[in-house]
Amino acid sequence: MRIAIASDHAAVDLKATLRDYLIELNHEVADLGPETADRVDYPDYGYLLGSVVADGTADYGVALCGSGIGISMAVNRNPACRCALVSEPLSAALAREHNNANCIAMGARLTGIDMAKACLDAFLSTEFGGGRHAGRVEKLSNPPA
Ligand SMILES: O=C(CO)[C@H](O)[C@H](O)[C@H](O)COP(=O)(O)O
Repeated sequence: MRIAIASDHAAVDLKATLRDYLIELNHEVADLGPETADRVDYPDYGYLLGSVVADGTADYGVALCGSGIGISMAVNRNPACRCALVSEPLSAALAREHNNANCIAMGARLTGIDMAKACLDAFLSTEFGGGRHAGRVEKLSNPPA
């Protein structure tokens, strides 16, 4: 799969670890930055990640910041993105099965490397369930005015 990954300064190390892990798993990975731990603003990287998922350049996005909260909010500002903030694998799987999430967010200051990898594994190995979930996900693309 084509997977884009982005973070802020708080998650640059976790980003590098997960990027290398995804490459090991033979995914095509685009690292959108940042490259260093110099302080940056998570909205800039969340918006960038959202744009490459929305335009189809990436199948999935991985969004990381200190808590995962700020960058997940930024990604979800893009109406084409359904970004799930998770900290354990069951939520990661449910985000795919029930919500057809196309982005996963995690917090580097809260979630360890092994748990983050387990969340990624669950996310990437779970298909959208469709059925009763399809209409609900469709409604997410059509909020009331
Ligand atoms: O958005 C966040 C909080 O919801 C992230 O944890 C950020 O990484 C965090 O705010 C960055 O904080 P810092 O004190 O500037 O490193």
